Amino acid sequence: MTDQDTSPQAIPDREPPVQIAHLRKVLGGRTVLDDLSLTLRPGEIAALLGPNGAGKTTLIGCLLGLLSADAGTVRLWGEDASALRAETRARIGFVPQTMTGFTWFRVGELMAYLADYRARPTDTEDRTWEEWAALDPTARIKTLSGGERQRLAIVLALRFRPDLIVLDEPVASLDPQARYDFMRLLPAYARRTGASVLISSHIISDLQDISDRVIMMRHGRIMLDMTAAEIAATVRRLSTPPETEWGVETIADQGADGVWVRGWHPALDDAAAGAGNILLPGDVERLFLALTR
Ligand SMILES: Nc1ncnc2c1ncn2[C@@H]1O[C@H](COP(=O)(O)OP(=O)(O)OP(=O)(O)O)[C@@H](O)[C@H]1O
Repeated sequence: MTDQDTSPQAIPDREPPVQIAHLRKVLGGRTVLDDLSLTLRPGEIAALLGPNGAGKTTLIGCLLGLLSADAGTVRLWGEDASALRAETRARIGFVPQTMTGFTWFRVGELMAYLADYRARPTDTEDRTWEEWAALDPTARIKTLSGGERQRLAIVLALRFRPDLIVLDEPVASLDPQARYDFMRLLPAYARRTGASVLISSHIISDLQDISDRVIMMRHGRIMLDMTAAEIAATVRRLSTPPETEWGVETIADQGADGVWVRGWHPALDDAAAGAGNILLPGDVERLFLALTR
C-alpha cells in the first residue's frame, strides 16, 4: 500500500455513499422492509444487526440494486441504486453471505478474470487481503472449504479498493484466527482507504469494537441507530421504571429485569443509584437482546 491515492475517484463526493429514504420492499406478499431510512457517511463503519428474518439481506439487496424498491428511494453517491453507472458499480465491494458459482475456475484464474471484467483497476500494491486469505492460487474453487470460499469472496470484493464495502455476515464460516485477523484488518483498511463500510453479523462483540455506528433492525424497521459511544453514555438499564422528570425515553421494558432507557445523562447515575436503582450501562449486546426479545 502506498500513501498515494491511486483510486480513480480522488475528487470528494458531493453525495453520501448511501442514502435510503422511506424504503419499502414486499416479498411474497409480506412487507419485509417498512419505511426504512438510512444514510451512510463517507468513511463511516456501520454495523447492521438484527435477528434472523429482520430484513438485513433484503436491505443489502435493495442497496446494491439487486432488488427493486416497492416504495422510497435508494441512492449511492446520488445515483439510483437500480440504475448505477458501471464506474459507480465498480466502487462497491460486496461480500455475500455465501459465495456461489465460478466453481470450475481456479482461485488465481478467477481473480484474473474478474480483474479484467471490472471497470476499476485492481490495487496490485496492497496485498492485505491476499495475504490474509492465504489461498492457493492453483486450487479449484469447487474443492475449497466453506471458510476458504468465504476468504475468497472477501479477497474478490476488497482487492479493488472499493469506496463502499458491503458485507453480509462475512465471518460466519471463518475460523477464530481468520475472524480475529479480519476484524482487525477491516477497520484499519477502511480508515486507510477512506471507504465506508456496512457490515451485518450476528457476532455482536466483533462489531461493537470496530463500528462507528450500530443499526439495529427488527421486522423490516430500524429500531435503533446510534454510535457505540452514544449507547455507552446515553443508554442505561434501570431496575425500576424511570422518574418522568429525568427526561428519558423507555426503549425496552424487560419486566422484572428492569427498563432500558435512552436520553440518559451520566450525571444522573448517582441520583438514580441513590433512589435505589441498580444501573447497567448501555451495552450493544444486552441492548440488542432486550430490543429483539
Ligand atoms: N423471495 C422471498 N419471498 C418471500 N419472503 C422472502 C423472500 N426473501 C426473503 N423473504 C423473507 O423476508 C424476511 C427477511 O429476510 P432477510 O433474508 O432479509 O433477513 P435477514 O435479516 O438477512 O436474516 P438472517 O439473519 O437469517 O440472514 C424473512 O422473513 C424472509 O423469509
